[in-house]
Amino acid sequence: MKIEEVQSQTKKQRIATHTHIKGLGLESNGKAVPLAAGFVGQASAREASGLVVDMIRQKKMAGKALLLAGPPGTGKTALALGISQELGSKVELFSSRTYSSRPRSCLLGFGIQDLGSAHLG
Ligand SMILES: Nc1ncnc2c1ncn2[C@@H]1O[C@H](COP(=O)(O)OP(=O)(O)OP(=O)(O)O)[C@@H](O)[C@H]1O
Repeated sequence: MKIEEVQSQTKKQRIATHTHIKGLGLESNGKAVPLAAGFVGQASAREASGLVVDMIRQKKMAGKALLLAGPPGTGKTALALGISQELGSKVELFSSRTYSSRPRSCLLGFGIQDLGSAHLG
């Protein structure tokens, strides 16, 4: 009998629920378009996330962390994914459910790779 490693589907399943998220849906002045890039509403959170994207691009987030907190299903993962998509393809996204035993919905972290010394989460 051949024994093969079973690949986890968790990450794929987590990302699959966010395929409609294509970015943060912000105008060039940083204001959130009400319905854009898959996002509806959450203007303040999206605009704040846009500031984070700007800070990361300016390498002002190195050594700092971003904590997204809120009840389940309120868009924390979607925002992190939107941020990662605004930054490009060299961003690794992971959630606390992957790395900690804390109850879900408490923490969400994401790491930045290949952006110099910038590292979040
Ligand atoms: N403002 C929004 N516009 C469009 N889709 C959204 C928005 N907020 C959340 N969603 C979608 O709703 C679903 C639940 O959101 P998400 O998983 O990001 O919440 P969460 O806060 O990370 O939840 P949990 O704490 O359970 O992990 C996802 O499919 C997400 O893409």
